[in-house]
Amino acid sequence: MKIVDVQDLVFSFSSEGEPVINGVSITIMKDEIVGVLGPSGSGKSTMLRLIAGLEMPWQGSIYIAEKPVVADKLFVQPENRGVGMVFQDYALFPHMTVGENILFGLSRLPRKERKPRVAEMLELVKMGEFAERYPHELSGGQQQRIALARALAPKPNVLLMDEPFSNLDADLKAEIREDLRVILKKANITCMIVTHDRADVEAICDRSIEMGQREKIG
Ligand SMILES: Nc1ncnc2c1ncn2[C@@H]1O[C@H](COP(=O)(O)OP(=O)(O)OP(=O)(O)O)[C@@H](O)[C@H]1O
Repeated sequence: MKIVDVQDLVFSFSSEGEPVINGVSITIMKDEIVGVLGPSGSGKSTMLRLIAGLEMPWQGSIYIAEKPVVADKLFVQPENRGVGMVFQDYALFPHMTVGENILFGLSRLPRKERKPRVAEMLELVKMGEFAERYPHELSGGQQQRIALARALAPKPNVLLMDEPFSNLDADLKAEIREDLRVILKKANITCMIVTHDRADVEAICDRSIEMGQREKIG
């Protein structure tokens, strides 16, 4: 099953010059972990934002789990796309505990299923003891795990991660790469990871695609 199907996408931040995304097509199958590589400014983050629905393309179509989210006059809002995101800075709510952060995205789940899901997600990222902590009481690596747990909790069709390692020091990074692959495979999640580091792709991903080329890339 195709989980992400992007066809002939064109997007620009302004009407002048070459578009940032110029006729890109990408297909990602269920449960694949795909690295998104490419030089700085090649449009990696922009591609993720288009798939998430944070930007509107000029042309082209996007299907998620075989449902159109961008096509002709259709534009499905981000919250209705079944897409989870982990940003560079993790974007945890500082005034909420770890448990409340994860609970936040679960409003569509029946009330009695929410707390068990939070516990299940904390277990998945091996942070079971940390539900009552606040984000500022956690290390960078721990914050990343909580951001991951929050993004996975609503069971998205696809998880989008933008430079998830940029805030971590080198030693921690090596350890976390391995853990991340284990967590993603355990969660059976389809995932796109933007990185500028090929070593991230080698350690975590099943394959990679390269931005900054006009031809079909994946
Ligand atoms: N909000 C914005 N307004 C105008 N131009 C933007 C905006 N965001 C990004 N751009 C431009 O679009 C291009 C692609 O940016 P993008 O962040 O997608 O690249 P990237 O491949 O993720 O780069 P990096 O590896 O440096 O993060 C760049 O030339 C950038 O300057």
